[in-house]
Amino acid sequence: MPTFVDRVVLHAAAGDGGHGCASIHREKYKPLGGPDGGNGGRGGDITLIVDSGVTTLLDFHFHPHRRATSGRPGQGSNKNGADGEDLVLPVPDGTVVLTQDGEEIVDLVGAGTSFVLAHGGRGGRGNAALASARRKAPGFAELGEPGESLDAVLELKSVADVALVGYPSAGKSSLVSVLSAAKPKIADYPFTTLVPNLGVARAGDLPPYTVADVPGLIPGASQGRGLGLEFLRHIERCSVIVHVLDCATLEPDRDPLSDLDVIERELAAYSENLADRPRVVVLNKIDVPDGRDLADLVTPDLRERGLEVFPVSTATREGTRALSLFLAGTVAEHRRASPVASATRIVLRPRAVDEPDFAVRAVGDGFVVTGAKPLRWIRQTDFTNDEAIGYLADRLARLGVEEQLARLGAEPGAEVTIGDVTFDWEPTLSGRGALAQYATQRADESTGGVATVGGSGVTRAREGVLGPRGSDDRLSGSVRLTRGERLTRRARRLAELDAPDAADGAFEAAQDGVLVDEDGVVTRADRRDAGWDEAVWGGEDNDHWDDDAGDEDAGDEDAGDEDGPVVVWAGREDDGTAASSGDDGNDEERTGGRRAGDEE
Ligand SMILES: Nc1nc2c(ncn2[C@@H]2O[C@H](COP(=O)(O)OP(=O)(O)OP(=O)(O)O)[C@@H](O)[C@H]2O)c(=O)[nH]1
Ligand SMILES: [Mg+2]
Repeated sequence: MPTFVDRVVLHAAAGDGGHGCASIHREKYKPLGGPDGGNGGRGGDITLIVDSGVTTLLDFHFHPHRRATSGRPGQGSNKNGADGEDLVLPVPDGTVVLTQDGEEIVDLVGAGTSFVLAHGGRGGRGNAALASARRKAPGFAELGEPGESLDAVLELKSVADVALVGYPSAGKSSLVSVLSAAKPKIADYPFTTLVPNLGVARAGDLPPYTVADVPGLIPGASQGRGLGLEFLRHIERCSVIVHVLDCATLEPDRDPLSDLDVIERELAAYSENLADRPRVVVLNKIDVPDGRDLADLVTPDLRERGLEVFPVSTATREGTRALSLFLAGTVAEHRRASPVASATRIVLRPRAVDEPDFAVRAVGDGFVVTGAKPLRWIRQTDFTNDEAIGYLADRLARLGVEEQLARLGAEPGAEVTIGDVTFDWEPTLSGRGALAQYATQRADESTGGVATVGGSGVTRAREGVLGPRGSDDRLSGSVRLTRGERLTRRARRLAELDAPDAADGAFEAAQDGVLVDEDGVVTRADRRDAGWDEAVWGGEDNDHWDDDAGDEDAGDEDAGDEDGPVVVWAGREDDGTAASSGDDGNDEERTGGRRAGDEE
């Protein structure tokens, strides 16, 4: 059974957010008492924290799967779900968190340093929180977001002050046992030490320092011979490297000087960062008669190389006190020179202030929308609920996704992918597309609220004309084109492009005014052709269509929307008239109509 583990793969799954609740308050004589669905709770995070009491990653070796609890769903009567509990995992000082591909995510040094490895999912808002002037009693709630789930590699790079390196059986473990109270295994065969040992040493009045004894190195360790260089990561952070040289080896082709060169070569092969680390040479086993002679012989050579040399015997403890004092002094000096590793505050990948909320790319025949917000909104949407889908469409439009799609030349019916959801784009869904603006304009001018465009009925309505709970009228009438229709449309468009002075990109129309053909297709741009009133439609100060593009999460996203008209498809009518008549913006009328009774 392993007792020391310094590399594990941790499968971390943060808690999911609880779903929001869609509920309507009920009371005697008050059948529709308004929305009272509570919010779902946040899922618990998974946090790593450096704990000085932990020295190995053994725990993760036995329990590699860790999961934080999920948030509870919201409930009626405005009851919010409880948050999931965060899972705090103690790790040893010097733990490095890497991706599966070996890319470093964070280096945890200093007791108390913590890092959120996986974030819990947000809870979904309940319909009480989603209620607005426009949607007074939403028939849907947001879903809780799934918590982050990832596989991370945890690697321990011990934070020892002094690292002992040398051939097997040179006496490294013996030295640790002499310098500190640690009791590593010591024996007369190579590779006695299989995993690093740590000891805390003390000398004189100097502050204690830690000593790491790594498994022995042999020539070719960098090619994987012996135990390889795997354990050398434990010496990466040390302030002094101590070469333990065996002066009493019986192997014919070895002597302290060539041993030193071999080990240095292997260290250099491992990492060039170790080159500038101060070195100390320990000539061990001088209690053996030949050993003392050999030590005396090589000492001048080593001193000439500028190395500090200590002849010692761990058997008789000769020379070990001087060595310990020297090491303690060097470590203390090094600590004075470098800042203390205390709990580090870790900030990862801060988001640039001017980073756009989303991006739209044309990919093949379709479009892909990326960005934190759209992706989150998709995760929060219950696609079995039409009203929730309508809400999503509104959010996307308000963010400007529609406009961007139109600008890139997306045609109705184009495949738009956000996250793992792909749908056919219907610009009119949002009430903010060019078509919708056009139709609204027409409606204002001619029919006082009802616009008819070709074969499709387009109803202009004030915001707030919604169907029964859980449905969205705008989704009921499909304007999806058949393949044949799309081909004809494309052919017509190409023909137009050939003709000079024709459409220079249909959707530039959004700026200059648009013309719409009998199919309800934007064909070319010329405001004057359309005969629109500049004062109403074109002016710089026309913020009539501007919408609150801000974050919705403030909960007041719809508050300022009352002036912004919305145009919706009301289905395809053969006789070319609108399916239903919109009203002219009278809130009283509206609430007195279809949705009477839904509110209050
Ligand atoms: N005579 C004598 N023997 C020693 C001395 N130091 C260590 N030894 C012996 O050398 C052998 C190896 O000692 P270890 O401390 O296990 O050597 P190591 O460098 O840790 O070896 P690995 O763990 O295999 O890399 C043991 O039998 C020790 O008793 C010493 O100063 N004098
Ligand atoms: Mg050993």
